[in-house]
Amino acid sequence: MLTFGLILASFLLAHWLLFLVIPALVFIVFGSKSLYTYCTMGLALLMYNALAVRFNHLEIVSPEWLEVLTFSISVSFAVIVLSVQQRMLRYESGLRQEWQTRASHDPLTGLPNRIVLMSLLQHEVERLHRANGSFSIAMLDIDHFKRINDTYGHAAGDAVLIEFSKRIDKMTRSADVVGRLGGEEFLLLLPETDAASAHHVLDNLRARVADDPFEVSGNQVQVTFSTGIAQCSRASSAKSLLEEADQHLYYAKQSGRNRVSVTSRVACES
Ligand SMILES: Nc1nc2c(ncn2[C@@H]2O[C@H](COP(=O)(O)OP(=O)(O)OP(=O)(O)O)[C@@H](O)[C@H]2O)c(=O)[nH]1
Repeated sequence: MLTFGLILASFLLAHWLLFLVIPALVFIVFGSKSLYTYCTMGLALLMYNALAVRFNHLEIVSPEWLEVLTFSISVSFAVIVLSVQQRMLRYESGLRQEWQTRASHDPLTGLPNRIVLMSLLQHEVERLHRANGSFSIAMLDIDHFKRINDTYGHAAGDAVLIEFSKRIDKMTRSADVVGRLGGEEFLLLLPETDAASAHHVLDNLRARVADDPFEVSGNQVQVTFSTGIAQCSRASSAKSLLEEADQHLYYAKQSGRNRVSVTSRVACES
């Protein structure tokens, strides 16, 4: 009996180490994320003790197997609970990520939405105020988009918006950010780019989009867009920059569409 008591005591000591000291270390290293692990291992230890006493009392297994049985049951319990918790954590983080993406991206095109664009724009304007450099924005608007909707239907219009977004995103540099402001209007942020370079980039995009017809409901349709460009200066704010780009977009539309209008008030003919 004394030998059994000593064996049990040494096992308990070993298990205390296993169930409490190791999780405690994990808890200290990883902080509150491991609290659940710590509690689970503590519960497993309680379970282990309860089972050991119960099985010993019932004498359904020999003392040699008592340890193995109680230890296996307790560890299995801990493993199951911890793996369920891991699954729940993964599910929760997946959900959180999905909601973050939904809140920051346009559901139709998958591009950054207005909220993200405004925040990035503000950030770039502040950066330019602190340091030298150049930064331009371009406001893009698909020409006569209503006609596409009216002729081919709203779903075809959606498909054009998606295809248009993909093309612009693919044709721009990785440092540039393209997002959807709403409807058929998009905003392109061009860091380290002055108005002349932005003009060149946008005119190139304009030509490539116009020269490669879109497939709309089995028809080849020419899609064009107009652009207003504004270059950020030390006097600019995000609001004034947007207003200026919008003004130039208006000029581009007024002067015939499928054009780029820049800060210098020069409209580029197609
Ligand atoms: N399919 C589709 N249509 C949209 C969406 N958002 C806005 N629209 C439509 O886009 C059209 C925009 O029309 P307008 O503002 O007159 O502009 P436009 O026809 O492109 O004319 P201009 O900009 O002057 O060249 C409207 O008919 C809107 O209903 C969308 O998410 N999907």
